[in-house]
Amino acid sequence: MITLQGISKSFKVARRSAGMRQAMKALFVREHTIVEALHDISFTVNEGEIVGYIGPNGAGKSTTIKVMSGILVPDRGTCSIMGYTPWQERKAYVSHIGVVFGQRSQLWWDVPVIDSFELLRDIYKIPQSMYKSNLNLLTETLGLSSLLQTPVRQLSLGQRMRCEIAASLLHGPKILFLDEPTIGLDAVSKIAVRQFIKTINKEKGVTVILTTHDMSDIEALADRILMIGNGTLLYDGNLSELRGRFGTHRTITVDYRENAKPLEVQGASLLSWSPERAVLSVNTEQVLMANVISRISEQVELVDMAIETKPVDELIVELYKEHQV
Ligand SMILES: Nc1ncnc2c1ncn2[C@@H]1O[C@H](COP(=O)(O)OP(=O)(O)OP(=O)(O)O)[C@@H](O)[C@H]1O
Repeated sequence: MITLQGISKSFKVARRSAGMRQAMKALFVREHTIVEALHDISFTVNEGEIVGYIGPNGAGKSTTIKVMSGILVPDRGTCSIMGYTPWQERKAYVSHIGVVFGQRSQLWWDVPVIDSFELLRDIYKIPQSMYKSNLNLLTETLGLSSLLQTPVRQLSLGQRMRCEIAASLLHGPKILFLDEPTIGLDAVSKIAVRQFIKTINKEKGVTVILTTHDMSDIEALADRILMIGNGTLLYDGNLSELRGRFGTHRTITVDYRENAKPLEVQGASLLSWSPERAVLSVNTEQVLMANVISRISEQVELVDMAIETKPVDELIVELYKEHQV
């Protein structure tokens, strides 16, 4: 459905040193540097996938989304999405895609949300029956009924984001590009947005490309992760592969009836100890968890036990470290 082959994009950025003299000089001589935002990016995405596009700040995520949505023309490479080259056949192409930039609005600020929706209906030439049924579905699933008559500037961030997502889906696109859709949202709104993304993917078969810095978005949604750093694609795989590579450690917290002797468990290292609680680290590649637990229960009378895996954020940091980004 989506194929990028050797996409590169550079920006020419004006440079000026501080101070009045430099400001005067810049009036006559302009200095520039070239920022290579994307370098030889290639990947494919199949219909129905949810792909998390991650990377540190300035890595090139938004630039890729802009190329895929036809807003930016790359310097080199090809991009074919549903048979279209996004920047060449923009008018026909945009009826198949929805785009949400979490940091920017596509809604008109001073008018009620429903007026923006109707403008979008006219821009996209959405047939009235399709507009009505999509609007009803989106209003219901995103809880918009009390918001539609409110001017966008009076909405909270979470309310606006739900309206932005609805606006991007009114014309029934097959692909949705989401650039940080949960940025700044509270826990309840984040879960609502994630749930909705899952639903349209499952029920309507919408393919989703999602950029985010929130690794719980990735954990909740993405079947697959693409990681970019310094404009280069560095990883293409899924979360369980990543766990297999970096997530072999477990932390076990054990509560037990008072016991004067520190635990000694072969294959586990003791991170902290008190007469009633111990925290151990276990490398599951080297020792079986079942053996560790049975050795613990031989030594103490267990009251409670919690086993934690490495959080996804830490796995991603390991990946960034491995690639030095
Ligand atoms: N219009 C532009 N003009 C000049 N440089 C740009 C422009 N857009 C992006 N860049 C540069 O290209 C690089 C990639 O930027 P991009 O916005 O794609 O990163 P990102 O991965 O989305 O970052 P973030 O997570 O901070 O949003 C950065 O170095 C940025 O400064």
